[in-house]
Amino acid sequence: MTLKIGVIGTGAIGQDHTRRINQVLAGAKVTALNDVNRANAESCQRDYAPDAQIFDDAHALIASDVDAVLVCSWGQTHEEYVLAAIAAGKPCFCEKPLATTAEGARRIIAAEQAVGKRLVQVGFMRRYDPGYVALKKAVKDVTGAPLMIHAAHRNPRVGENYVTPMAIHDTLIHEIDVLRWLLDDDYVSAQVFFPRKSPRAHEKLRDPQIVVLETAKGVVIDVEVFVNCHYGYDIQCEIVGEDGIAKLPEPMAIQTRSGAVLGQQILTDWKDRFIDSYDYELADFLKAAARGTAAGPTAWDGYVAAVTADACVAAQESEGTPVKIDLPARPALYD
Ligand SMILES: NC(=O)c1ccc[n+]([C@@H]2O[C@H](COP(=O)([O-])OP(=O)(O)OC[C@H]3O[C@@H](n4cnc5c(N)ncnc54)[C@H](O)[C@@H]3O)[C@@H](O)[C@H]2O)c1
Ligand SMILES: O[C@H]1[C@H](O)[C@@H](O)[C@H](O)[C@@H](O)[C@H]1O
Repeated sequence: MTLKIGVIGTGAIGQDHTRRINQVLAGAKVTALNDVNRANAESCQRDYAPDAQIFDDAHALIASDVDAVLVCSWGQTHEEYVLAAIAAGKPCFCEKPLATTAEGARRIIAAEQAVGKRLVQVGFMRRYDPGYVALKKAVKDVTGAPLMIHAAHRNPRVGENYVTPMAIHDTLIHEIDVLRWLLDDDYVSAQVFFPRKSPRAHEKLRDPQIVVLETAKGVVIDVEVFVNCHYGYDIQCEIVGEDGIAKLPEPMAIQTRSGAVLGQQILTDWKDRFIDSYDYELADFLKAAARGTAAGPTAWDGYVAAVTADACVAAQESEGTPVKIDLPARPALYD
């Protein structure tokens, strides 16, 4: 059976996921598209899903004959659509963030628990990246118990609509999830420090920033978030353990020797950096959706990320003072 998929939000990632489902992966087809900007849905239809129907209303798309839904619209709209997909009993892949507030994410886990089975997968694709998977294995086999993590999340540039809290909700959110998964640990506090501002950052953005997270097991993590670094898209992660160190590999690139310079190209676009992981996460989603459920990162993971992100945003405002992170017990559905 070919699974019928509806995609809400057909901008950069919505189009890329549509291409992935229709041209790369097996077992599913995008049959329905929605975007508040109809022109985006039309271009997605033209380029990747010529047989798909365009819906002007996302709720009508969810209620249609689609078997599963992908939510790829802007972050603040995710909660509404994920709740509607759960109410319709349809498996739902939601791009990060699950919700832009912890309260919103809590409503989603409450709705999913009321149904009594998993229906939501959150788009934390780094868990599927072969580099991070190898790093997790190294924590078990090589580094010994982790003591510290040094990480960096650098984007070449961002648009005018990207404001200071987005460095957390939109960007750091990947580290919030993947580092907790790597360590099998949860966060207990967050602090944010602002170095001198880059002249490339616009008026409403303080950039770069350094976020310091402490975990329940006492690991201290520093993440540099620098979204106007100019030179490339650069993701770094180094785990320092009791017995050794493990570092995320660089993406494959040829080395050049020319003009007395040893060179290696750096990627510039996030779409290329985790290209395999996007394929793997969606393949996982489609496999589970065919059974009427969801796999991979859970709504609980999305909730924990949202609670942590809220604390980080509060820490941005409290200028270096640590902000505590308190989590309720994990519901049985997510064990
Ligand atoms: N996992 C990742 O690495 C990754 C990468 C990029 C984006 N994302 C996430 O995906 C989401 C979309 O990001 P993007 O880069 O594709 O943004 P984008 O601006 O390119 O596309 C978003 C699309 O959603 C549409 N939209 C906005 N509100 C809507 C609504 N209420 N109903 C229907 N459509 C609506 C917009 O018109 C736009 O076409 C964001 O949450 C972002 O954080 C995740
Ligand atoms: O939505 C994007 C995407 O999630 C990228 O992976 C991240 O590096 C960017 O900072 C963010 O804006």
